[in-house]
Amino acid sequence: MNPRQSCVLALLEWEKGKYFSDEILHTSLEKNPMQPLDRAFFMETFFGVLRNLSRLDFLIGQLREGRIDPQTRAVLRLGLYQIFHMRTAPHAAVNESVALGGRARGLVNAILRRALREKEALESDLLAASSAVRTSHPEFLIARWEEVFGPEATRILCEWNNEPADVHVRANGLRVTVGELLRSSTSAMPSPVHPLAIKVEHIPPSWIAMGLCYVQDPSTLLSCDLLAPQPGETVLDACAAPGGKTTYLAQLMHDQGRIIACDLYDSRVARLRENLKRLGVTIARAIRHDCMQAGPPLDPDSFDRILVDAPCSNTGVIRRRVDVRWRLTEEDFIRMPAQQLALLRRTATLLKPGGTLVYSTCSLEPEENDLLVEKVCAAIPSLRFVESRRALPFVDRIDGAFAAKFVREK
Ligand SMILES: C[S@@+](CC[C@H](N)C(=O)[O-])C[C@H]1O[C@@H](n2cnc3c(N)ncnc32)[C@H](O)[C@@H]1O
Repeated sequence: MNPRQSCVLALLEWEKGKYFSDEILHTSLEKNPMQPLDRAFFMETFFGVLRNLSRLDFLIGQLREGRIDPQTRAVLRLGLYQIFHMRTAPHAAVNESVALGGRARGLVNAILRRALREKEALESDLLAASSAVRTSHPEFLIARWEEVFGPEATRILCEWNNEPADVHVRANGLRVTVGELLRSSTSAMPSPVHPLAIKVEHIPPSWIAMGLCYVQDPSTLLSCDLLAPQPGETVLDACAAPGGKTTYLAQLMHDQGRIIACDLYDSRVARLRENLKRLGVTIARAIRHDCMQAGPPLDPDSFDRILVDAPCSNTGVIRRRVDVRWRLTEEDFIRMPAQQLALLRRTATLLKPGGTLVYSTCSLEPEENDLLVEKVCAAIPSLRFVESRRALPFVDRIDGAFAAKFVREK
């Protein structure tokens, strides 16, 4: 199967609404392994189409009135993405799309040829379209961000979400120093944001194979720094998989003490265990456990520090999770805070008196961040709020993140 066929199949699978794009990509590449260049083309087109979905559908709307079946729409989205967003030779973008068009070959051919002829006019139409179309974001997200952050920050945020994400790694201090990693790759640059973060063009395969680094945005380190676990302590990482934060907590503890790292899903706990092993963490025990549930294996009043890196809307990481924007609804900003509060209510009982709990998200939404802190203060009197920290893409030029620190009253 060529990468364009894989892309159309992946887009059709995504349209069913059951899986997120990264899961679909993973499954597709497992079933149909590709050479590096084909793989890069598949990833660029699949994620690129999803990132630009409303721009591409606007163009389809300008070029064709009436219903289009899902298969033809997927082929057109892919063809138009190549014409408007890539440097693919125009004849290749058209011919390869026509080859995928099945019974709608004629229609695909006519629409894409017209798109080539009228490209300049269509680009002007796009410039005059609504910001939801221009920036390819749902209207309701733009409206809520404009209310919270203002129009200019929202404009920068939407642009940021559509840029390919930088690659950052954290040097695994249990195996290597930042300086050693920087000296071992010509493309590696220290990050101005965090002393352990390194920006790379390409990650040397040995860094991964030898467990010298963990691929993560510097924003993900903020909550662990705020928790500041000490060597010898007992720490709970309540929502731990795939382990970016667990492995950093172990690093901060010099791999001395004890970490219990929980996650809800077996498959994710398996990935967590792989990462612990790869990075040489010996103090963490990964278990499948629902941290909403009371009772064993987690004892009350037993942890010095707890990290609750809660499931959230992910609006701070849309640059990386390109399709999240199309899956969110207003209802999520009611459902998720309720779940986050329930997790905190439960995990607060596991903290030793005087112990520290950090709640974190990669969301930008007040309901999941500052407003949730207010709810915690009102609903969980044993927790005293100490401070919060955040990263905002349009200010800090890294992913969005929020972390709030609480101490359990003695
Ligand atoms: C934001 S992700 C965690 C990312 C992780 N901390 C890291 O840095 O790699 C949230 C995780 O919480 C898990 N989760 C959701 N509900 C849970 C629950 N009730 N108990 C334990 N884990 C849960 C999800 O499966 C998901 O892996």
